[in-house]
Amino acid sequence: MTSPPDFPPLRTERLILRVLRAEDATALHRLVNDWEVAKNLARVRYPYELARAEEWVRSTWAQIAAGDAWHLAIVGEEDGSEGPVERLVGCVALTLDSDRKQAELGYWVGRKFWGHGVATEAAAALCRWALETLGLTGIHASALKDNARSAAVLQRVGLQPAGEAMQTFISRGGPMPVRLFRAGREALLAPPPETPRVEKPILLVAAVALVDADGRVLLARRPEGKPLAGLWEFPGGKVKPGESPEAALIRELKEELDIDVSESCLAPFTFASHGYEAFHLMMPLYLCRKWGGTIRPVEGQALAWVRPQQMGGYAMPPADKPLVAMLLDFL
Ligand SMILES: Nc1nc2c([nH]c(=O)n2[C@@H]2O[C@H](COP(=O)(O)OP(=O)(O)OP(=O)(O)O)[C@@H](O)[C@H]2O)c(=O)[nH]1
Repeated sequence: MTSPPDFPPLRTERLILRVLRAEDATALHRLVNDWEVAKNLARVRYPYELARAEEWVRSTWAQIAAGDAWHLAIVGEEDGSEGPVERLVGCVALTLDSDRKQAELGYWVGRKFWGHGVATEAAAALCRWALETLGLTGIHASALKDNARSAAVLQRVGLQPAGEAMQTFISRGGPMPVRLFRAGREALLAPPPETPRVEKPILLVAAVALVDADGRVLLARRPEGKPLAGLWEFPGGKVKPGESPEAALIRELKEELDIDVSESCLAPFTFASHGYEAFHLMMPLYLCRKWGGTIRPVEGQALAWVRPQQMGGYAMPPADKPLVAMLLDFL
C-alpha cells in the first residue's frame, strides 16, 4: 500500500490513536532507537534504522486494510503558535490470533513520556474499541519478567496474570522469560475494581539531608531525561545489589557532588515508603553535617540550600512530603 487506509481516529481524554503516517517514521525511529525502549520489544532489532521504521509504518497499513492487526500511533497535542501540534509519543497495537476471536495487545511509549499513564490510557481505549467493534472474546499480552512497568500497565487495563513462558526477543538476541496476561470480554468491559492489585518491585534508594551550619538543607534538581525530571530531591540514588545503603550514599555523594563522606557521619533519620506507578520506593533518609571537599554539581544539576520552612516552595517528589514534615520538626 502506498497510502494509509481509512480508520477514524480514537480519542481518549489526553490522546489520539490514529493510523501511522509516512512522516511519523522519523519521530518513531528516534523514540524506538533507544535501548531502554527497544529492549522491551520482541520484534525490534537494535540499533533500529530509519529505513526499518519507514518500512514498518507501511506494513501497518496493509494489516489494517486486511483487518489482521491495528498498530496505531499514540499522539498527544501540544499548543503551537498556529494552533495545536501533534506529537508522537508511542504506539499501541492489537493483532488478531489465527482464530480471529482473540487478539494480542502490545505497546511502547517513548522514554521521555514515561510515568504519565500514556500506555494504560491508550491500551484501554484500543481494547474497548476492539471488543465493541470486532466482538473479540478476549485479549492477551506478555511482558518481560524484568519489565514491571509493563506488567503494571496490563493489570491496570484489566488483564490478569496467566503464567509464564519463554518468548524470542530479537532486541535481546534470543528467548527471554515473560509473564503472560489475559482477560475475557466480560471482565474487560466491566467497570474497573476500586483498587486493582498491582504487583510492584521494591526499589531501595538511599538519600541524605546535608545540613549546613545555618540549618539549611541541600536539595538537588533532577536532571532532564530522568523520571520526575525538574523536581527537587535529597541527594542520593539506588542501592546496588550487595551494597549497603551507607556505601551507596558515599558513592553517590562522590559521583553527584564530589564530596567525601564517612559512614560515621551519616546519622539514620527517617525513611520514605511510597507506592509509585511501577515500583514501591523504600528510601532511608540520613542526616549529615560533616563532609570533606567542596560541593560541586558534577552532573550539571541545579543545587539549592533551603530551610525546611521554605521547602514548600520547591516541587518535590510525592515520596518526600512526609520527610519535609519530619525535617521541619527536627531542625
Ligand atoms: N535521590 C532521591 N531519589 C528520590 C527522592 N524521592 C524520590 O521519590 N526518589 C526516587 O527514587 C529513585 C532514585 O533513583 P535515581 O534515578 O535518582 O537513582 P540513580 O541516581 O541511581 O539513577 P540512575 O538509575 O539514573 O543511575 C527515583 O525514582 C526517584 O524519583 C529523593 O528525595 N532523592
